This record gives sequence, structure tokens and C-alpha cells, in this order.
Amino acid sequence: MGGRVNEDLIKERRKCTFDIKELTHIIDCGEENTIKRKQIDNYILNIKELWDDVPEEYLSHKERYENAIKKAFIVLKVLRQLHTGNIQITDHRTPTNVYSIQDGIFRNVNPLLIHIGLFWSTIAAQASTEQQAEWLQPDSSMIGTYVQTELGHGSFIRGIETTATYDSTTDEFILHTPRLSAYKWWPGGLGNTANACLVMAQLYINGTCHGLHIFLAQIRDFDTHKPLPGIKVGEIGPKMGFNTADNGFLGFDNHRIPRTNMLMKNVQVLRDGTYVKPKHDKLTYGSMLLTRVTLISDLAYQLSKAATIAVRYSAVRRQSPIKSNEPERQILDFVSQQHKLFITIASSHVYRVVGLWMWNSHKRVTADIHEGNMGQLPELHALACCLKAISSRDASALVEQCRLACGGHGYMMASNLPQIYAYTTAAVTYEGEYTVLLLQTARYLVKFWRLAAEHKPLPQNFAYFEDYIKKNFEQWRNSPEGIIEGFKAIVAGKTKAAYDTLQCNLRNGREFEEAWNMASVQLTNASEYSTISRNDIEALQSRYEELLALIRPNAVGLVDAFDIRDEVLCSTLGAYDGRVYERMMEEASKSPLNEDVVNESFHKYIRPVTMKNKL
Ligand SMILES: CC(C)(COP(=O)(O)OP(=O)(O)OC[C@H]1O[C@@H](n2cnc3c(N)ncnc32)[C@H](O)[C@@H]1OP(=O)(O)O)[C@@H](O)C(=O)NCCC(=O)NCCSC(=O)/C=C/CCCCCCCCCCCCC(=O)O
Ligand SMILES: Cc1cc2nc3c(=O)[nH]c(=O)nc-3n(C[C@H](O)[C@H](O)[C@H](O)COP(=O)(O)OP(=O)(O)OC[C@H]3O[C@@H](n4cnc5c(N)ncnc54)[C@H](O)[C@@H]3O)c2cc1C
Repeated sequence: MGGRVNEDLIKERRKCTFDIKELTHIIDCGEENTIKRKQIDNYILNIKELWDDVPEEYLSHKERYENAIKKAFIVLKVLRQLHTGNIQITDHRTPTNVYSIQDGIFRNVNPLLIHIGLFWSTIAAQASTEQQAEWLQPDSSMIGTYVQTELGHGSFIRGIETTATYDSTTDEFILHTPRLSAYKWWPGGLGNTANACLVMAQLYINGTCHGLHIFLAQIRDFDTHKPLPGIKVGEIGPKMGFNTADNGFLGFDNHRIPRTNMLMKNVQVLRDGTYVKPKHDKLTYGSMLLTRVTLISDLAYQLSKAATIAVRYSAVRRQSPIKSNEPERQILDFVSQQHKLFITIASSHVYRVVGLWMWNSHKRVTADIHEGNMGQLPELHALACCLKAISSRDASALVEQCRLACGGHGYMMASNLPQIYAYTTAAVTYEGEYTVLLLQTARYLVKFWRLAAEHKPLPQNFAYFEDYIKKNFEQWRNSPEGIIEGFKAIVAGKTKAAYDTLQCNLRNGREFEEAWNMASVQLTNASEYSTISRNDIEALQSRYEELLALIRPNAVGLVDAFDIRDEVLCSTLGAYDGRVYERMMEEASKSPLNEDVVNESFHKYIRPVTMKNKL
């Protein structure tokens, strides 16, 4: 769409007091990354076949998938070319990698998301060197997915019922789905796309169960794509979002795979059935850990999209004067609107920085694990659980807040805010449900509280538990350091309260697991335990309002710095030129209900009723 940029946006950009490009480079972790990102953006976004004539909302469930899969294979080809050209495209130091560009191309989810994001990375992390050499060929025929969750079990994965029984006479595993609740359910790309999968199953050797292990299984013929004998596979149907991801179901009827298809980097089954244990019980859960870490950056990116749309719209939208004799104001001038939006910008930066820090920590801990040192794994797991849970829940709430901040127009699919919300809120559940993950972190904290309560030595990271017990916390200070101290006090106080409840339940004769369950609300809910006073809260509030006023002139600059192209934002409300009403009208004209001046339903259903008495 051609035409002038909206006048209000022009003025906002003139008001900006900082160098937008400099902030973009910081977000991208360096100017060279910005340049590379823009090159990839230009390359991919110029591929004509990737753009739709008809908005995807008007397609049927089946058409949506077929359209998405067409685009997915164009993108896959490009990814392969870029890989061959040695361009690092999956660097999570930047939230704006090629993966993010796909948000624009699909407006929904790439059906190959799990193939690219989880299938290959799990093989790379969990398969032996020989297996990797065989399976990670660039021209592989495999299109894979990650198959863990079952109809009956998602959170409690030890309860998974699919079995892999070793048959030493044929040197094979027999994959089997013993009952309906053991059907795999949810894996992305499984419904129609994948011909192979990594499946989590209980390993049995000579009648002994060794727990969950990962197996590579072909499920469809590479040539005809028909399900192999003994495989029942299909798609699970429409969902709140993720509708192009062809999430699927899968059952095995004594399906045989070679012994060498178990992922054997950390654990092995030998030809004679000897089981060689891993160095750490939970290494098999490594893919979940990695995905939880990468999700934090992804959620930061979703927040930056929502903030860009809502801030630009709020600069363009004028409604109500503040004083009755004045013209109508930009809705961005309302302090309550600033409160809704600026926190989203800030949260995006927070999760970007934390996501990067977690990504680097994951790299470091993985390198240690390679050297046989598992010491840092529990802390990384506890942090990843908590941060994934909190960032997904916060991001969903903030995206919804941005949508509401756009009033009625935020309810339009063409604003793209409903799609961003549907995508973001899924992350509260997948890769470990919110409460379940918080309880994993609580388990970790309670362990250290027990040490503190028993006056045993604590690692430096937990010294504040001891400070809390000795009442060594400083008086509240309105400064970043003071706020961090306050948070430490809250964590310590909350952990203590939960621990005390646990102990009380145990003293009353409850078994530990029952006592834990009874304390679980305390284990997940925060309370105020810090030394903050009413006066401090009032001072914090007025500082917050001062900051809103300081940020106001830079609001548009701050979201421009996210540097998200219109083709990726896909929003009538958030485009760079701010031509909101023109775009809305243009999108409305694409509705099939506007194709005929009089829809044929009028003649079939309306007219016979409205004209009945007149005929
Ligand atoms: C952890 C559970 C809840 C419990 O497990 P269980 O075996 O029962 O354990 P317990 O006996 O309770 O013991 C707990 C102890 O184990 C330790 N532990 C647990 N997990 C780990 C771990 N991962 N690592 C290390 N240690 C671990 C724990 O600390 C305890 O130790 P201790 O005894 O106290 O000492 C478990 O059941 C669980 O994890 N449940 C959740 C299940 C889950 O997460 N399922 C996920 C299924 S897959 C999925 O959902 C996929 C979704 C689609 C995602 C698509 C979106 C991806 C977007 C990202 C984009 C990235 C793509 C980028 C592309 C590119 O550019 O590359
Ligand atoms: C969009 C999407 C994509 C997905 N993609 C994949 C995929 O590619 N591969 C795959 O294998 N899976 C996938 N999943 C499945 C996903 O991982 C699970 O749905 C998720 O782990 C939650 O498990 P659940 O559905 O069993 O929830 P449940 O555990 O049944 O949760 C229901 C409720 O019970 C509570 N609850 C459960 N256990 C406890 C407990 N111990 N203590 C306290 N409360 C508890 C929860 O907090 C929640 O409130 C996907 C899911 C979605 C929504």
C-alpha cells in the first residue's frame, strides 16, 4: 500500500531522543547481526510464492494446512541453502533469527516447526556419533517430529504407557501402544507431514522396565507417504491456535525397529540385551530443557510484536479530549494506556536479556556435561522451569493487555493480536505445564531451605536464605539493588512458609508426597515478605508514574527499534506507516461476504420470512 506516513507517527518519530538504530543493534547483539538479519529478511520476504492472495482466516482447516505445507518446503529449501552457505541461522543470541521471519510467512505455525526445532536438535544432542553420521545427512528423506505426550499423560511423563521391548532374537525393539490412553497425542507435524519420529517409550529388557528412552521410528513410507503396517496415525483436529501445525495422534501395533534406533549417546542397550545406564537419570529429558530455554527468547519476540502493534496504533488513534475544550488526544497520552503498553516493551527487553543469559548458561552446562560434570544441571533445570513458566504466563497476559488496549479493533483477526495471543498462551501449557514447572523449581528451593533450616553449609547463590533466617535483610531502598534485595526476601519468605507447612503436614502424620500436595498452593503463590512499607510503595508508585512520562516521547522510537517488518507484523493496526483505517478497509474488502452485493442466503432464507405476509 502506497501513500504518506500518518502525521502523528511522523511527529512521534521526530520527538525521539535516542538513536533507534543503536538500540536495534543492541537487541540484535551487534550491528553485524542486524545486517545479516536484514539480508535474510530481504532474501526470504522477496520469494513471491510465500505470500497469500487470500487471508488465511478465509481458508478451510484443510486448505490452511495445504497452504502452510507448500510454504514450509520453500522455507526448508532456503534454510538448507543458507546452511550450505554457512550462514548461522539459528543463533538464539538474537530473537530475530530466520525462525522469527516465519511468523510473517505463516501467520500461524510452520508445520515443520518441530522437525526443525526439536527433531534434529534431539538427534544432535542424544544420538551417538555413529547415529548422527547416519541420520543427520543434509539430503535425508526423514521429516520428523518429537512424540512424547499421550492421551492419558502429558505432565507426568513417568506415567507414559508406550512400550519398547527388546527382542534379542531379532536384535529389534517392539514398539507397542497397549491401550487407548497410551496413544500419542499432540506432536506437531505428526498428523500429515512427518514420516519419522522420535518416540518416548518405556524400555523393557527381559521383563525389567528401565524407564523412558527415546527411539527413532519410521512411521510412513518415504515414497508413498502411506502409514507403515502396524502404525495408526492421523491429525487431532482444530485448536485455539497452532492450526497449521497438524498436531497428530499415533498408535503402534507391535511395530519393530532395529536395536540401533534407540538414541544411544548417553545410554546403551548392547546386542546381548545388557543395559548401560546413563551418567544422570534425566539426560533423556534434555530436549525439554533446551526448548524451555529457547522459548524465553521466543516469548520476548512475541511481546515485541504485540507492543509494536499496540504502541503505533495508540499513537495514531485519537479518541476523547482530556480537557473538554481541547481536540481529541492520541490514546497514547492517557497515562493508563501508557501503563498498559510500556510494561510490555520493558518485559520484552527483560525476557530477551534473560533468554540470552539462559542460552549461554545452557551452552556452558552442556559443555560440562560432555566432560562428565553434571553438577550444574539441577540449577539450570530449576531456572529453566521457573523462567519458562513465568515468561509464558506474563507474555500471554501482556499480549492480551495489548489487544485490549487496541479496543474493538484489537478483536479483528487483521490486527494479528488474536493470533499472537493464541500462539503465546499455548506456551503456558506445552513443554511443561505452568504449575507443574513451578513445582519443579519449588522442589529445588525447598531442598536448600532445608539445608538453611538445619544450619548446614549453603552454596553462595543461597546465602540469602541464611540472611533471612538471621534477619540480616537490609531496610528497603528504592533502587535496583533494593528491589533485588526485596525479591530475595520474598523468595526466602515464601519458601520458608511452604517448608513450614510441609513440616507441619509431616508432623501430623502425612506422607511426604501428600504433605507436598497440601502445600502446593503456597509453593506456587508469592506473598509479600520484604521490609517494604506503605510509604515505600507510594514512593515507588510516583517514581513509576514519572518514568511513564519520561518514556512517553520515546514510545514509538522504542518499538521502531524492535525493527519488525510489516510483512512479519501482519497487522492493519501496527504497520510502520500508521495508515490504520485505510488498511482496515482494504482488508475488509477481502471478505468473501463482500463478493456479492446480495448474498444468495437472502433468497433462500431471509426473503421467504420477511416477505411472507406480502406475497
Ligand atoms: C519434570 C517432570 C515434571 C517430572 O519428572 P519425573 O521423572 O517424574 O521426575 P521426578 O521423579 O519428580 O524427579 C524430579 C527430579 O528430576 C529432575 N529433573 C526433572 N527434569 C529434569 C531435566 N529436564 N533436567 C534435569 N533434571 C531434571 C528434577 O530436578 C528432580 O531432581 P531431584 O530428584 O530433586 O534431585 C516431568 O514429568 C516433566 O518434564 N513433565 C513435563 C512434560 C513436558 O514438558 N512435555 C513436553 C512435551 S513436547 C512439547 O510439548 C512440544 C511442544 C511444541 C513446542 C513448539 C514450540 C517450540 C518453540 C521454540 C522455538 C525454537 C525453535 C528454534 C528453531 C531454530 O531456530 O533452531
Ligand atoms: C499447542 C501444543 C503443542 C504441543 N506439541 C507437542 C509436541 O510436539 N510433542 C509432544 O509430545 N507434546 C506436545 N504437546 C503436549 C504438551 O506438552 C502437554 O499438553 C503439556 O505437557 C501438559 O500436559 P497435559 O496436557 O497432560 O496437562 P495436565 O497435566 O493434564 O494438566 C491439567 C491440569 O492438571 C494440573 N496438574 C497436573 N499434574 C500436576 C501436579 N503434579 N501437581 C499439580 N498440578 C498438576 C496442571 O497444573 C493443569 O492445571 C503440545 C501441546 C500443545 C497445547
